[in-house]
Amino acid sequence: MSSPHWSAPVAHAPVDAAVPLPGSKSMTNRALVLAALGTAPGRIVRPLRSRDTDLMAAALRSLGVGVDEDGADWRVLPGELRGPARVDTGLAGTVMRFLPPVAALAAGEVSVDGDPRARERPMGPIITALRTLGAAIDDGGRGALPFTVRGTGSVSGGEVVIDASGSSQLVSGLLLAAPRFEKGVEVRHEGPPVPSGAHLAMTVAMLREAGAAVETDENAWRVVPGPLHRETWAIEPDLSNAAQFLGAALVAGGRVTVPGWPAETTQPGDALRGLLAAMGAEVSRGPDGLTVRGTGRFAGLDADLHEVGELTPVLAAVCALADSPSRLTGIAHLRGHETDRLAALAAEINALGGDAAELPDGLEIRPRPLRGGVFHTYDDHRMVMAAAVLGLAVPGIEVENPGTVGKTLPNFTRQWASMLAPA
Ligand SMILES: O=C(O)C1=C[C@@H](OP(=O)(O)O)[C@@H](O)[C@H](O)C1
Ligand SMILES: C=C(OP(=O)(O)O)C(=O)O
Repeated sequence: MSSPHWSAPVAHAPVDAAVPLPGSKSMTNRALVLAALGTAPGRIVRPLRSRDTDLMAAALRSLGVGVDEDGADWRVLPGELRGPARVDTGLAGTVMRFLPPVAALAAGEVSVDGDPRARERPMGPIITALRTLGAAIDDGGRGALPFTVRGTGSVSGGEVVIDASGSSQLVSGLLLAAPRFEKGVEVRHEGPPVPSGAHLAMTVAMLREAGAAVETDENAWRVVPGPLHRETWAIEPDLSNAAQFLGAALVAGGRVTVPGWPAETTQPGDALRGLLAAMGAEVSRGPDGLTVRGTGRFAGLDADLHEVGELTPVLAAVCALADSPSRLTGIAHLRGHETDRLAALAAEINALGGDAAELPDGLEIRPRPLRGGVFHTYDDHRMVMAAAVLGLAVPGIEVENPGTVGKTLPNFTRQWASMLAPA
């Protein structure tokens, strides 16, 4: 998927815009799985439509689930899960980790593969865990994609120990399908800390909203077998995708409002309120949504982003333009994301004349005057977003393969342009 370079626009004046955001990727793909495993049809209201969510819908359809468009909504009609089927995960972590446990419940063979980089992302622990829980998976001993799930129509479930330090999705995937396992599941994590606590909280909250009984303890989760059903899933705006727009208010000065910011949420993007305030933004909430105001001058950030790692690429770009150095830590697992994000961010910031150093578990960024040049994006949607933030202040940034942003935000470049020149 490549497209011509995109010239990231410079902000010639302070921004003053409201930016409505499409739905959360993480919530949409959880709602799809939970609705597919339900006892009756369900509706997903304002789902995100993007590569990652369309891939999840296609995967479920291939297993016999109806996912029908109804205006801007999706109607999900659970069906008897069956193979044979071929599932394309693309580069979606949520599809590669959430779908195989569902495939294990199908009767028949389900082959699962994705983009070349998907074959390098951590999968071994969930393959092993699924085998412990009674599923048959043929992965040729690779512990990675591609593999074939040889489903029998049921999974026994039970107790399993997993090292999920590489990705919280390894746990979320097991939990989301577990109400349909005969014995449910008791998952215990052993190893370095699991990242992305917010996403695990989202998994537990949405399971409960679908009627599942879930107990949690530190590093342990128990899901009781039982029916799942929720008539309507209302998807919140994707707060992680708010990062670049709110960050623009700091970089360019001015203000950006994201309408519909939830009063309470399990989304990690909610942490942007505190993180941007720590850099000097004025953050306020009102009937119009969440507003961030900035002056164009702001401090660097010293933060452990372990719980909210997916915010890193955009925050790193903001940090590269700050008045003081930044240190972002707790994010070693980002080396297993769409690309090795620590290496990619350091390489691209430095190629523009910046000073970013990789730490084993993070980045140190010392502000330096930057110059234009080609910004490589490594098939990573958030690298496109990071480049756009840099481009606000640095003329001549040419973003390679901007279409890759369609993983979660297909309209990004248009929204970016209208934020800079509101009608
Ligand atoms: O469960 C989810 O929806 C996600 C969990 C996180 O994964 P990791 O724990 O692998 O970082 C996050 O980075 C990803 O974008 C979405
Ligand atoms: C890490 C991310 O995605 P994925 O769901 O593919 O893991 C992300 O969106 O930043």
